[in-house]
Parts: sequence; C-alpha cells; structure tokens
Amino acid sequence: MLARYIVRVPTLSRNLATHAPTSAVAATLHLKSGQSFYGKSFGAPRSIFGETVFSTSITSYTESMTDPSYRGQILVFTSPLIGNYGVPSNKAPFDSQDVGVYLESQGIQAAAIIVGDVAEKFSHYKAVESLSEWCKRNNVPGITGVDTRAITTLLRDQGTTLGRIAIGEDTALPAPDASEYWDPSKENLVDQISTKEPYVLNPTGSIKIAVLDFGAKANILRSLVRRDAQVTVLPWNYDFNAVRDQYDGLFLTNGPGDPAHCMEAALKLRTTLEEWDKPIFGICMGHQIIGMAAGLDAYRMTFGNRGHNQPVLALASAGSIKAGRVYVTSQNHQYALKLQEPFPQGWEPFFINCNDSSVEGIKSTSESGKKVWGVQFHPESAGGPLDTIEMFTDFVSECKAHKAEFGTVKAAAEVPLEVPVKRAAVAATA
Ligand SMILES: NC(=O)CC[C@H](N)C(=O)O
Repeated sequence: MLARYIVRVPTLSRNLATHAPTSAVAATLHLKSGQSFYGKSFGAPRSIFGETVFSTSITSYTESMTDPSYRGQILVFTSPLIGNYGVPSNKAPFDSQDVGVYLESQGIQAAAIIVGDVAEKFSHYKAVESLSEWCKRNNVPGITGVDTRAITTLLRDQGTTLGRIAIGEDTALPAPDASEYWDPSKENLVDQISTKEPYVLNPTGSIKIAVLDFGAKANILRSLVRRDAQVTVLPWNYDFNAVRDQYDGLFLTNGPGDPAHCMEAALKLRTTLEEWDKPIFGICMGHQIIGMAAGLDAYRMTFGNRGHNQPVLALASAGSIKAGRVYVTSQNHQYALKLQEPFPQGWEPFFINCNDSSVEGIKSTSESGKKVWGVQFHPESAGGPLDTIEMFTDFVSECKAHKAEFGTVKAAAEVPLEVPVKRAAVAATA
C-alpha cells in the first residue's frame, strides 16, 4: 500500500554516481579592454578567442548554447548556478514531421561559456550527461568560479567586448595585445552556418513556405512544420526571386553576426517586396534584413539584449497581437534597426522594447496591401516565454488565406521540367 507514496528518483542517483568533479585546472578570461578574471576550467581544455556577451536567462542553457546566433561568442550567464539539470540527448527521429534535433542545432555554437558556479551534480529525467561532459565532447571550454556579476556590470557599461579564454598552461602567458583579439563581427558567420543546399521538411504539408536560412534555430523550423507547412530551407543568399512563385510564403530566420554581411540578401529581398505580394515573416536577423530591404539602417547596440525576460510593447494590432499590450520575449541580439522619423513609406513600427526603446518589430502598413512582419525577439522561444508563439499561426494562416484566394502559381523555374513532357505527349498523338 505504501509503495505508491514513495517518490522514485532513479536519474538522480545514477547521475550522482557517474559525474566527475570540476578540474582544478586554472582558466582566465582576458578582455580586450584590459581586465582579467581568474577561475577554474571545465569542459574542453582549449584556449579560444571570441566576443564576450551576457545573457540574463535563468534556464535553457542547452537551447541558448545550441542557438547558431551565439556563434563566435563567449557567453556569460548571469544566473549564478548553471548545469543543474544536465544536458538531454540531442537525437530526435528524422521523420519529416520534425527537424532532426532535440535542441536548437547539431552542436554547441557558442565559442565558450562562463558561469559563476557550474553544477557538478545534475538531475533531470531527460539528462544524459553533465554540462561539463557535453562541453568537452563538443570541444567547447568553460570557466567557473568567476564573479559573473562583475563581468556583466563591465560589459553593460563598456559594451560587448572581445575576449580570450586561456586554459591551463596558457594562463601563465601575458594577456594578448589588443591587435591579437579575433573579432567575429568582421566575418560573415551566416555564410559559415547556413545550409549549403536546399532541403525540404514535411513534404506533405498543406502550404509551401520557403525559409532563407541565416543560421536557423530548430524551433523556428519546428514551429512552421507543426502548423502543417511544407518547409523548403534555402541558403541565405539563394536567388529566391527565381523560384518565388512556387511558394505561398517566405520566412527569414535568425542568424549570427553583423547583418551588414547579409546586404546581398537584403537587396534581393527588396526586389521580392516590390514584385511579390505573399506573406513574409522574419525573426531577429531575418527582421533586420527585412528592415534593411525596406530602407531602414541597422546599428550595433552597446551590449545588445540577451535573455528570456525582455518586455516589448505592441504599437499595432495584427493577428494574435494586440496594440497596447506588453509581451515578455526571448532575445539574443547585438544589432537593431534604427528608429527613424518618418518610417519608410508603407512601413510602421510594430513593437518597441520597454527597457531601452529599441525597435522590436516592423510591419507593412494596411494601406500597403502587403503582409510583411519582422520581429527582433524570438516568438518560438526555446528557451523563454511563449507569449508571442501565435505569430507563427498568424503567418501560416495568412499564407493559407492568400493561397485560397490566388492559388500557388508555378514558377518559371518549374516550367522547363513540365513543358518538354507535355510537348512530347502532344507530338506523339499528332
Ligand atoms: N538572433 C539573431 O538572429 C541575432 C541577429 C544578429 N546577429 C544580431 O546580433 O543582432
């Protein structure tokens, strides 16, 4: 009888037995601005360079670290204890209904992580390894035992700063010269991470959405697939205009680095906006590209916004979004669109950040006759709140409505495939 009152915690006891303690190997974070922070190494014993940023998220370190937008960045977590629920398996069955991974991409994207106190013991029913073991397997270094509040205060005041993580023997070396620091914002990180070849997810979906991949988080693709969209993922600089009429909508994803490297995509999108009237939705980098195509400028913020608690005020209503409401959002960005007066013809601000008044969204005006939205935050969360997840439903519904009214027109690119067959058939019967 009593057995049913006994709570069983099998994963806890198993993990406690298998988890190794943090090494006593020294690790140092050097900042280009001259400060150094001394702690202990965990994860891979590898010295690296990167751009030092902080995130105020309390949970979801696994999702943040696999978010391709963190590529090249040394991620400082302000939450003092990280790792206590371990790391789940990243394997998900590739059944065309899902996207092949459980987390946000194949592996860890951040260059390194910095935590106040890494949890050596972890407990979660899905956990298969510790944060430290996962970092080691992915060749990603970590530092624990440093004052992350001090680092965060510095970064908040002086802005995102280039950094160097020195591990073990390298900690005896002097801090690098300013000229030695690697600056990821000088590189086209999107080109490194974007798919090289187009591929299709959920081929039986009821509407066809093309996705320009700037470094897509898996949950963006999942959020479309789960709304019954057939998703064609295209390289970031793909000539979408050549095939656009095969699709019922266009989606532009998040992505790492400076959006200026993606001007080529923004210019192509300008043509799309001029000549194509189907729904378009962009998130984060995708939103910045839409803004640049619309004629807005993007600028580098001091320390950006990274965290899962960013309040944004809706300035306009559209679909599930109601003007005047505040939504709490998940964010990870360093750049933003400049608020300008007046806004380009046919466009209006959609959301504004309640903390720093940065532009959080833009949309086409109702007079423009278009259905185009971009948001700086992440409605798909992973991690973070789902306040704005219905924006995906809004987008898919708009694509379906457009298709119901006008149908999907076959593109010129498809014609050569069909025309010879039809001609041959006609010739044979003549
Ligand atoms: N998450 C993103 O897409 C970020 C966009 C861009 N890399 C920025 O930092 O602003």
